[in-house]
Amino acid sequence: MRIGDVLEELYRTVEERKRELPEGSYTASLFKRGEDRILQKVGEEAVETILALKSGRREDAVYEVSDLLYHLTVALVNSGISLEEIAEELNRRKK
Ligand SMILES: N=c1c2ncn([C@@H]3O[C@H](COP(=O)(O)OP(=O)(O)OP(=O)(O)O)[C@@H](O)[C@H]3O)c2ncn1[C@@H]1O[C@H](COP(=O)(O)O)[C@@H](O)[C@H]1O
Repeated sequence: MRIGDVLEELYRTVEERKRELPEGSYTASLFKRGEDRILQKVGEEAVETILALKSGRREDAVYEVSDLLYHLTVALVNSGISLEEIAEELNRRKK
């Protein structure tokens, strides 16, 4: 499974949750709480990722990086920034 495909599917699911705000959806609950909460979660997950990477525990690091990528995806959808824009910026930096 390619990471690009996984992130694209996740992005689409998050967009759908934002549109439909279904009951029982964690993603919908983040959109209901608003931008400050979403960005707070990105910060918390970034710190947890750093600690997990420093711990040397590979499984913990993979878990926390996944949490961070998920919350970053929610933040991108919230700001209306597409994955294509990120891909273009990264491509521009190629040397
Ligand atoms: N990838 C994820 C994902 N990663 C992490 N999380 C949630 O992120 C939360 C982070 O948890 P924390 O440990 O920080 O603490 P918490 O107390 O549970 O959460 P907070 O109250 O602090 O916000 C957990 O509830 C996880 O379930 C995710 N929730 C959803 N997804 C994806 O989003 C899709 C839609 O999910 P729902 O919105 O729940 O339908 C799912 O199919 C998944 O693909």
